[in-house]
Amino acid sequence: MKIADINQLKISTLLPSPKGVALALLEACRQEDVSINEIAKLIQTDPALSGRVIQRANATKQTTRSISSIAEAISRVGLNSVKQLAMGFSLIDQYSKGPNKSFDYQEFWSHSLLMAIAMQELSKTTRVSSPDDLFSCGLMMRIGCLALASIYPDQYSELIQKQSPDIPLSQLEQQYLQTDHNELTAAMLINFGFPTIFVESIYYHETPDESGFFEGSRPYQILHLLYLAKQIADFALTKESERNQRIAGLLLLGGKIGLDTETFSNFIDRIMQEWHTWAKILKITTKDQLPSFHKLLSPAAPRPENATNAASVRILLVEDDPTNLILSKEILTNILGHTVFTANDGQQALALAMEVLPHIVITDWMMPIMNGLELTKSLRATEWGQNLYVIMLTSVEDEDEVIKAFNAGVDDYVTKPINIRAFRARLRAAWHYRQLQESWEQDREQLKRFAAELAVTNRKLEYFALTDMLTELPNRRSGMDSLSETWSVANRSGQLMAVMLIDIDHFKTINDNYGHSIGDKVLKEVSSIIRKTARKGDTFCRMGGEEFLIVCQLGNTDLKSFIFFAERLRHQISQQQIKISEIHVQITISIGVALKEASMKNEEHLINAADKALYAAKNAGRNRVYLSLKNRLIAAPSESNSPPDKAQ
Ligand SMILES: Nc1nc2c(ncn2[C@@H]2O[C@H](COP(=O)(O)OP(=O)(O)OP(=O)(O)O)[C@@H](O)[C@H]2O)c(=O)[nH]1
Repeated sequence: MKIADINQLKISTLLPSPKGVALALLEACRQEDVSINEIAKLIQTDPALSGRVIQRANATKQTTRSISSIAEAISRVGLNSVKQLAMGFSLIDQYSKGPNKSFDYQEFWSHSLLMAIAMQELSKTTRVSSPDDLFSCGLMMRIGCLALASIYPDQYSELIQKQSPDIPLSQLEQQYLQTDHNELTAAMLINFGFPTIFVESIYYHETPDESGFFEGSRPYQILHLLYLAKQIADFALTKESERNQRIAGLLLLGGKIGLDTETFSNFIDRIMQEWHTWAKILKITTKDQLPSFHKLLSPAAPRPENATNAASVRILLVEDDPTNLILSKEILTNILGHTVFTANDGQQALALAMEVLPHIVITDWMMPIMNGLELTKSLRATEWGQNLYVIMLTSVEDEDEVIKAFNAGVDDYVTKPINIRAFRARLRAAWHYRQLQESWEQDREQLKRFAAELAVTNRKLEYFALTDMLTELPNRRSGMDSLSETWSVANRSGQLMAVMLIDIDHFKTINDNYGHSIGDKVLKEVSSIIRKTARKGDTFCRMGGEEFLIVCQLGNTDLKSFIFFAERLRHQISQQQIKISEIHVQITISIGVALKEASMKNEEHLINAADKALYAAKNAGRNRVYLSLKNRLIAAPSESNSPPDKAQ
């Protein structure tokens, strides 16, 4: 991560920096012994800022009682979050307008606010950090752009115009300004006291693949949420004509975090609603309400290039008067170029219609045997007749009669004698209706195919999102989900649960001695042993590196057998030679076991206890099992006396 030299830039005094209360706040928070009351007092001196912070604190907490004071907001949301929020809101106030005439300050904040709200909503689905912290990250993640617009008013607008999908803004900034908005954002956020984990993730939000963050790690997760939040904000603010092209990409990103199409659509609609609410509070302009995401997924408008040619339009002409029949047929075939079938009465027409399946039926009203109205009703009674376009030929333009015709299912009427211009116009409408129908049917087919493909992709993505690619074991995220589930079940049922953390001893030595690819194969082998040895009902995962977790819901008397299981696993691995080509590698593992205890508030405490036990096993010489029980660390009884530290 490359951070801009903020001290040098400060000389220009043009860098956006909090003024007034927010500046005092920033300085107060830098003192180690600052009290909540002092911070509260500072914020209270600015009533508008106080109002927003309180509103914000009330927005994300599910509580029946509203917060009404800053002190309460701080104790509920946390000092850090309140400080970050106050900073963000105060910057919006100060920089809703600025010196750069061609920089759209309102659009900048509108986009930032969208990212903030997207992050807040994402925090609810992923729980990677608190909604307030992620809200602030979203709000401030492009503050470097605002800085560059303030420092270089003329040049920066040109760069914004010049950017394209092939030449990103940051590349132009580096080329012409020798820094870029990500470097500046990072520098400013560090100066504002943002935690490093957020700053690092924000720095790579446009190029997540360059971060090198370990898959599944917290910075990795935050970074991918930031990336998605930006895509959502770009989508909402992009031109309407370009919006459809972004939908598939967004759905795939949603799939990556486990949101199916329906959930994701609701999620986007919620963000848009919140965006409008918050924009009003902060006096930021937004675009008109976006159509709901569900609506955007529905069939697209028909495409003119799908137009059917005139000859392919099959018309059934029904007329009992031979002169009129010849005349109308002449107009339809020779002048308008359609393919025409004729019948002399309704009954004949019905039989012919079933045979030729016309697109349009033009029928006289008064006819012997079956009149035009009866024919229309009969056609509408069939499934294929629903989509027909029916034009009634009538000699009188009586309003009651016309209504009767429409009630029978007629789409339009033409009065006799036929006026060619009017007839042509009516047929054009009928033809257009036909085209609409065709493209709608095509779009529906396409959409069905797309939905099927998406379902497969989502399933694949879900697999990738929850699986460790090297060992094909469930990954940390999946393991943490299983752990939470088992924890909740244990809470409800009162049953015992336990976990074991398994760590390969001196794994670094294996990499150093045999190379990384042999190290990888050892990890795969150990994973396969864990998979085979795990008992029915146990869940397991690779936590990362050379560490694995097994979670177990115990019966009431089962702790002993869980410890024996750990001991058996340790013993088995220590006895087994792992053969990779010509190389024989012998390894040992250390295991920390912990039992869920009444004093533990959540699953994190359980993992911490297992971690302490694992640490004790390592300290005691490795290749052994330790148990954490009521804050004591106890060596588990060993079935073998194999010497420690085999891999050394
Ligand atoms: N081959 C390979 N190595 C990995 C992978 N992930 C982490 N490592 C390596 O695992 C090693 C872990 O080393 P340490 O944390 O020092 O632990 P250790 O050598 O096992 O020593 P103790 O745990 O104290 O017994 C590091 O060298 C990492 O580079 C991986 O996916 N493949």
